[in-house]
Amino acid sequence: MPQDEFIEQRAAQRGRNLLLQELRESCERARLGGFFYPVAALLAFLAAGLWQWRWHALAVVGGLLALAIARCLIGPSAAPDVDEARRKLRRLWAVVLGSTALWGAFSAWTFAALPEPAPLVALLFSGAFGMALAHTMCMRTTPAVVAILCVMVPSQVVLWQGASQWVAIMWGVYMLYMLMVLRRSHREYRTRLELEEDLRHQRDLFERQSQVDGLTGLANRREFGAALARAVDGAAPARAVSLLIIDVDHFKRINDSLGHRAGDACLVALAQRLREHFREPGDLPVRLGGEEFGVVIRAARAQASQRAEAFRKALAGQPVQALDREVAVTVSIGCGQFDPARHEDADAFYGDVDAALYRAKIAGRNRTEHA
Ligand SMILES: Nc1nc2c(ncn2[C@@H]2O[C@H](COP(=O)(O)OP(=O)(O)OP(=O)(O)O)[C@@H](O)[C@H]2O)c(=O)[nH]1
Repeated sequence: MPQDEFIEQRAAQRGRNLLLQELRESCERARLGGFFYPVAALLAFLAAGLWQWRWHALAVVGGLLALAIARCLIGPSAAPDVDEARRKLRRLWAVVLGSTALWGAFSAWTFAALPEPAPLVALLFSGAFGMALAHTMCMRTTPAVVAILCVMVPSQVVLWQGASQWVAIMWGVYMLYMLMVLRRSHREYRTRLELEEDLRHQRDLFERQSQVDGLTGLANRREFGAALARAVDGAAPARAVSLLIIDVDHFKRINDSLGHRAGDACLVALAQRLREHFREPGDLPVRLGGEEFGVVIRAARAQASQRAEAFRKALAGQPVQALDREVAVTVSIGCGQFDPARHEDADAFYGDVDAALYRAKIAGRNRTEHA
């Protein structure tokens, strides 16, 4: 795949990658926080006298525990698509909002029903949960704001209606502060998320640049060297390894007569022809450098030679499109099969096939010679 196409494709994946990363982090953070809710409710009931309130405790703590477990059950799958990721995010936020709504109702109820210090315990936990939401669940602002309001507003109403209006005012200011913290945390979160995605993009680009030829999009010589070494390492008689080295004939003339840009276009068109012709499983067409290409083929020499000749003839019979004109191009090909008895390693094999290519040039070009 040519470089521009790769960059375009990678850019198109950006939104998906950001969403998947957000899903991963949301699941992780929601999972961590979920279990504090039943623990806090249990503490409030303990403060009120657990035995006396055991049935209420069972209902509230049990409900919060079930929601905490539900958070754990929503996890990012290995490679979800965008729609699945959105669905999971929606489900996760619904469960988080369920926990916060249940907690908010419970903390307000403690003022009406439970003796001191249970309401105080619940109130203090409400503040802690609100602040925790502002800091950790800042991936999305709208549901996070609703979650904070769910936790904070019921206590606020109860405080306002009770004797502690000053505490209610303080509570309101505290809530405002949380919303401001949420806004800042959200901005920082998005910046980090995008920065990490940019870094991943750069890493992929560098990795690709180290493996792929920038002009033609074929694998480069470095990748070819590694692939050939791997192939001959495990070469068994049943899985023969053959190599073609393909060199454009008189390419300098094309450059000199049509210009370097047309020469480049010729190489790109030739790479495309190679890609189209050598597409069987195990085929690896590469650009070795300049006007020299190679193809690793997982087949014996007779078959590789046949395919090399088919390619050579097809190319000679149909000019390539270079910018606004058609250019007649021929190639000389060296062809050989790896033979562990003759070739010590991949380099020796390559040298043998290269010598065959040299003979093809000497013999008049536009032909295939065998190692
Ligand atoms: N346009 C273009 N030209 C290149 C590129 N890389 C190498 N070349 C040119 O390829 C030509 C290779 O010339 P030579 O090595 O003499 O080979 P040739 O003219 O193909 O002749 P034979 O191989 O002997 O048939 C030189 O003119 C190089 O400048 C490239 O990326 N783009």
